[in-house]
Amino acid sequence: MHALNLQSNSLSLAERLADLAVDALIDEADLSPKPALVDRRGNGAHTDLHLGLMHASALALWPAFKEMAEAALAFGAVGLPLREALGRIGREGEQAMLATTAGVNTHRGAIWALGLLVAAAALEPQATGAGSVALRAARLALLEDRYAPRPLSHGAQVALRYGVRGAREEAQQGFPAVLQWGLPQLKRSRAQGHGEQNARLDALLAIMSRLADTCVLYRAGEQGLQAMQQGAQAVLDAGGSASLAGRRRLHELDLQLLTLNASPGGAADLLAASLLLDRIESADAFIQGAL
Ligand SMILES: CC(C)(COP(=O)(O)OP(=O)(O)OC[C@H]1O[C@@H](n2cnc3c(N)ncnc32)[C@H](O[C@H]2O[C@H](COP(=O)(O)OP(=O)(O)OP(=O)(O)O)[C@@H](O)[C@H]2O)[C@@H]1O)[C@@H](O)C(=O)NCCC(=O)NCCS
Ligand SMILES: Nc1ncnc2[nH]cnc12
Repeated sequence: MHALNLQSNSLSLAERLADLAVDALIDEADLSPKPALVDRRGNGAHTDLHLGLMHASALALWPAFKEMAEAALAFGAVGLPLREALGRIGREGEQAMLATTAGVNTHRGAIWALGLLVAAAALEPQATGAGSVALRAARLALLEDRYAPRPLSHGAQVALRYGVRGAREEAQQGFPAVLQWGLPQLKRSRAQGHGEQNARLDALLAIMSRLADTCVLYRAGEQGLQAMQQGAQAVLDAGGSASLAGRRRLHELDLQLLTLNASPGGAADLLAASLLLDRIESADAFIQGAL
């Protein structure tokens, strides 16, 4: 059983969870070289994003993550009142993001995924194993928020056009991309001694190799999605980010996705979700405040 230690330092549990969520977003943004995504090298396939903006956006979301955790502590159980409170706080978080980025969507998918996970962790601080947190998050995601506007978002458009499941369904199913691909690959690559940065890159690639990323589909259609999935698998098959052959494939994938304008923003969000769950799970590190 994993447990969050409430007495670990002067921060409240909600504040600590918000710190962890922001750290996960910043670590995802900093990780390099990520194919066609914003990283330390540059803007990837994006003309309106850069690393400083990703950092500013992540920091601007801290109050929303804290409030989501506080709402979970206040309501104390999965149910419609908590779900609708999270929806309201999530929408306010989106406004804070857009105010910070002058209208650019940096982290919409991340607010959704990490917000649900932060709330789910706060609900039961004694049960913080990744599977247990993801299951509670899924139960929250399955509840219908009566106040949520349903715009024809990019995700909704491609879900209709290609019949794929997007960010909403990923959460409702308990984050399979994180639980089945991202986290296991992160742990496998660490265990093989590949080093933390390569392990995170491998986790991202494992997610990319399977995900129906609506961001890629919207920008580059099925050809883009196939290039992302097959290219990511090819890097892993060649030995992953820590091998020379894998590194060469990674470089090829970067070029190919840039040519297709195919940015795997959904996979990036789910890497951040994997990093968050990994940290929540490591109770020892939590206790020492050494995250
Ligand atoms: C339920 C929502 C997630 C809304 O979902 P929906 O699919 O309707 O909306 P989208 O606006 O398309 O946002 C979904 C974002 O999720 C990421 N994503 C994509 N595929 C997946 C997937 N298979 N699984 C998980 N996550 C996925 C992705 O986010 C990243 O991409 C963003 C950039 O996207 P986009 O704006 O399309 O970007 P560009 O192509 O660059 O646009 P242009 O420059 O061309 O204009 C980036 O932000 C990444 O984060 C998808 O974009 C949920 O958002 C919702 O209902 N919110 C309401 C509030 C609420 O209830 N909150 C609850 C709080 S817990
Ligand atoms: N690093 C990144 N680059 C572009 N879009 C993203 N969405 C989430 N993380 C991203």
